This record gives sequence, C-alpha cells and structure tokens, in this order.
Amino acid sequence: MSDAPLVLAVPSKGRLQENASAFFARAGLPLTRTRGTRDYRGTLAGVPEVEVLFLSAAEVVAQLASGGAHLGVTGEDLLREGVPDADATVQIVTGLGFGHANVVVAVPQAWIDVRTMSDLDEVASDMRSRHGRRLLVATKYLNLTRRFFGEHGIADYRIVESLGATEAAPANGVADLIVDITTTGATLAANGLKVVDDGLILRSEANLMASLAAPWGEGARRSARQLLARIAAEELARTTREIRATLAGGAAMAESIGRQFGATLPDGTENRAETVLRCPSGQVFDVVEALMAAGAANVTVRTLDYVFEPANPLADRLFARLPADAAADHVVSIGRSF
Ligand SMILES: Nc1ncnc2c1ncn2[C@@H]1O[C@H](COP(=O)(O)OP(=O)(O)OP(=O)(O)O)[C@@H](O)[C@H]1O
Ligand SMILES: O=P(O)(O)OC[C@H]1O[C@H](OP(=O)(O)OP(=O)(O)O)[C@H](O)[C@@H]1O
Ligand SMILES: [Mg+2]
Repeated sequence: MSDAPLVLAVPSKGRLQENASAFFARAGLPLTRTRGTRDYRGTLAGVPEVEVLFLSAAEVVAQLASGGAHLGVTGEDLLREGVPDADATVQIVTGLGFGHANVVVAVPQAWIDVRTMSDLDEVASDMRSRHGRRLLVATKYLNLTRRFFGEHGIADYRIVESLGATEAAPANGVADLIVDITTTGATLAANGLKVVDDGLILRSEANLMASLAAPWGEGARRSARQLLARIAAEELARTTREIRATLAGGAAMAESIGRQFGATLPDGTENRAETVLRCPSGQVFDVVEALMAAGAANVTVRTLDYVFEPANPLADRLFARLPADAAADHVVSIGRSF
C-alpha cells in the first residue's frame, strides 16, 4: 500500500479537458487513455508507474479531498466550493494559465439602484419586511454563496440550487439573482444581468493540485518529483527567452565547438564571442536594445522548450507539507503551509 503508484486525476470532458491534455503534452508528459476514449483510465507516456484517472472537473476535486488521487487538475472554484477547509487538505501546486472564470453575484440590469452588496442587503431586508418573502439566489455554488453573503452580513435570502442555465433563472421567475461563473460576460449580458460592483467572489483558473490526504509512499513521491520537475521546466521555459548575441572577443572557442557539430559562425563574427542570456519574456526587447547599444551583432531571440534547474521548488513545497517518513503515509498535515 505504501508504495502504491501515483494517481493523477484530469478532466475527461468539457473546456478544461483539451487544455489540460495540451498542458501535459507540452511538459513532455502526454496522457494516453489505455483503451480508446471511453476508457476512464490511462497512463502518462513519459513516466511509468503513474495511473491517470479521467474524471469530471468536480470529481477531480472529490478524489483530491478523499485521497483517491495524489495530483489533479481542476478549477479553483470547484475546490473552494467542494472542500470546506480546502487549504488543509489540498495544496495548490501551480496555476496553469487556462480555465479562467470569475465567480460573481449578478442581478437584473433593471435593478438600476442596486450596485453594491450593501444595496443588495437593503433589497433583501425590504423584500422580507414588505413582501414577506426572501430573496432567491440561483446557483450551483452553494457554499461559496453562503460564505460570501455571510461576510456581507446578508441573511435574508434563500438559495435555489441550479444545475444548469443559471443565468436564465431571473427571467424565468425562478430566482431574483444569481451566483455563477463568467468569463467573457456574454452569457450574463444576453440574459440582462449585471455583476454587482463588489460582487466578485473568486477569481478562478485551472490549477495543478496535490492531495495531502493521499497515501504518499516512496513510489508516488518519486513519480511526483519527476512530473513536477518537467512541469516546472516547461513553465519556466514558457516565461523565459534566450538571447544570443556576439560581442567582441573569444570566438576561437565557439568556432572549435561549432566545428565538432558542423556548425559555422556567421560572417563577421570571427573576432567576437557569442553571449547567451536568458531573461523573462517581458524583458526581452529591453535586453536586446541594451546589447545593440553596446555594439552587439547577430542578436537572436528564441523560445525554449524546457529550462531545468537543479532545484525542484514545486516538489519541495509539496513535500514540506507531507509527513517526512513515508511510513506515516495517511497522516494529513493540517495548518499553515510553511
Ligand atoms: N466559461 C466557462 N464556463 C464554465 N466553466 C468554465 C469556464 N471557464 C472556466 N471554467 C472552469 O471549468 C470548470 C468546469 O469545467 P467543466 O464545464 O468541464 O465541468 P463541469 O461544469 O463539472 O461539467 P458540465 O458543465 O459538463 O456539467 C470550472 O472550474 C470552471 O471554473
Ligand atoms: O461569461 P461567458 O463567456 O459567457 O461564459 C460563462 C458561461 O459559460 C458556461 O456555461 P456553458 O456554456 O459551459 O454551459 P454549462 O452551464 O453546461 O457549463 C458557464 O456556466 C456560464 O454560463
Ligand atoms: Mg461546464
């Protein structure tokens, strides 16, 4: 048991699925379903001894919380909604840069006087005292809604659980307002709804997450280290550019190395040494301009596939929260992360 393989849970459908499999492929970890697309298990081509589970985005959360999966990809909204004390059970390893969505409170545009949560509180009280009924909020985010409304001191409301097409609830007379996710805002607008000014409950994106409740035996840790090293190397590469330039001096060495591989030095670089620099992608043109000003020639910029560093910060951060002794597997570390 303590050497059970690493279980990785990924979305099997919906908008996160495609992005998640592209992400693992970029990290040199292509996901393969063992038998056709109807199979809900698979493997990671790059790392043996990893079991892949293809699940719905919400089911990924459930498996992380129960310890049925060691690692998983899903939206932070589903984690915060689905797991009461999420930070004690699940560690967010890294954001993945896709699946962006905001969980928001939205009301009919026709409510011109309602701009803030405190305006909404007044509407709720009025409705209770004048019409003897509570404000109805349609949502599938029951827990996020209760927490957020509670923080704003709103108590006179009732949740109408919605399992789809939540935005239509006010027009259909099923609810007065909604809590749902929005990305472009198109669906809200199409349904005549507007976001309350201070009604942003959560900014969500897809994350790689780790379960602190899973049986982290030696094998699982070894696999996690490999996975996280590649994921970190891909992430760093994606945000880094390599700049090469020739500056006066030291070409002899470059030439002799180049000769070994059939490479040649471009004309005019005989008396120059090539300098290789790496910088954050946002800085690249500043560095180029500085190099040019210093007389550099043959300045090229390239993207990289992977940048491996000796340290493995993603794994270190995770392992810092797991019991040091693999024999103490099922112990969950509760409390602050380092
Ligand atoms: N515009 C969007 N609409 C819905 N989900 C989005 C959007 N953008 C990002 N997401 C994220 O995708 C996740 C939901 O994914 P998905 O729709 O695949 O699962 P699901 O809602 O459980 O499945 P289904 O909608 O088929 O019942 C959530 O974390 C959500 O925040
Ligand atoms: O702000 P927007 O860009 O308009 O996107 C947000 C909408 O997209 C999703 O619905 P989806 O079409 O995926 O249907 P679903 O409710 O079945 O997930 C989500 O539930 C919102 O309704
Ligand atoms: Mg969906």
